[in-house]
Order: sequence, then structure tokens, then C-alpha cells
Amino acid sequence: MTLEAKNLCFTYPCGRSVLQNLSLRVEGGERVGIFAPSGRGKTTLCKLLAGYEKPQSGQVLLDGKPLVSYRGYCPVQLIWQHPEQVVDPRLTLGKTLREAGEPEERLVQALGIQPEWLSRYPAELSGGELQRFCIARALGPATRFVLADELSAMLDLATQAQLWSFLVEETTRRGIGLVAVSHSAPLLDRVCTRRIEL
Ligand SMILES: Nc1ncnc2c1ncn2[C@@H]1O[C@H](COP(=O)(O)OP(=O)(O)OP(=O)(O)O)[C@@H](O)[C@H]1O
Repeated sequence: MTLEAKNLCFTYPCGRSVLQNLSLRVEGGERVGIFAPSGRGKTTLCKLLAGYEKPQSGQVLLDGKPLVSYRGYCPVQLIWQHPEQVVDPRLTLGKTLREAGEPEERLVQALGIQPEWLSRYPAELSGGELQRFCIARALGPATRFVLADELSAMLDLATQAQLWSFLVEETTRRGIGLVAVSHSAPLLDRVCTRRIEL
């Protein structure tokens, strides 16, 4: 499969123009690092690639078809920088995990998700623990591309290394394309097959 951004232009309603004519092509199984200083538009690009925002002009295509024409579970999944902002605080983590269907036990174990966390609420877990649930939720059976937006910025080095090596192994095994966003060029060079600068 191919994920393609074609000539994307995006301006927020306040008039802040963030992306001008941006094009990008990612193949299944490829790992592309996106490197840019703060405020350049990395998160905005991820939101466009996952269909959370619509460009004023240009298109996001999945295998040549507009992403907006895919119904149901989106094959392009975004792992957000701040997991606490993208989980429902009123749901237990067990329910959060099942939002994308029954999770594979293998994934739950590989991510180090502890059984006793499942009955807790998001506010009762650390950021790193919560991010593991968001990663598992993003890796449903129909996922073809994963966008990882600074997913490890708030984690200690050992946890960062563990989560990245899991993501590399899992995406390689399933031929999933990965777009990784970071301020750290060394991290992207370790994780990705190529790196681009915005
Ligand atoms: N909802 C919004 N409304 C208006 N402007 C916004 C909105 N979200 C982001 N911006 C602005 O758009 C620009 C790009 O933001 P974005 O979050 O995409 O950058 P980024 O490269 O991911 O930054 P960082 O590395 O700090 O996370 C910034 O100048 C930001 O202030």
C-alpha cells in the first residue's frame, strides 16, 4: 500500500498558514522520519495524513484513493504526542483498549500492559503506561500506516527504546508503513529507513 500527500496546503481558521504545497509518499513497510523545529507543522501534517483535518487544497491518497473515501476503521492511525488528551477519561483502560476491537494478546504482552491496569481510569496511569494503550489501540488488524507524533517525548530512555523497538518490529512484521515525528535526528536515524526535513 502507498500513503501519499499531494500538494497539501493548510491554513488554520485563525489565518495561520502552516503547510504550502507539501508532497510526501510513503510505501508500506517503509519508515519515514519527519524532522523539523517546533511549530513548523509536523503535528498538523500528521492530522492531515490521518484525516483529522482537511487541506484547503491538495489530497491525501491511500493506494491512489482519497483517504476520505475509506469508511469505518481508518487504515491510517495516529499515535498522538499526549495520550491523556486522546482517551476518554470516563472509560476504563480495558474499554479504551477494546475501542478498536478485541486486542491481540500478543500485542498487549509485548507492550508490557499489566492486567491490573485494565480496570483503572486514564488519570490513574502514568503517561508512559497510557501511551502503551494508545499504541495497542492504533495497531488494529486493518491498520496499514502508523503515524507516531513525538510518541516518546515524555518518557525515560529505557521506555523510549522499548516502545520504538516494539514499533519497528511490529510494523516490519506486518508490512505497515511508519511515519515518525521527532525533534531528535539521532532517534529518527536509528528508527527510520529515511528522514525528511519539513
Ligand atoms: N488549532 C490551531 N489553531 C491555530 N493555529 C494552530 C493550531 N494548531 C497549531 N497551530 C499553529 O500551527 C503551527 C504548526 O503547529 P504544529 O503543532 O503542527 O507544529 P509542530 O511542528 O508539530 O510543533 P511542535 O514540534 O512544537 O509539536 C504553529 O505555529 C501553531 O501555533
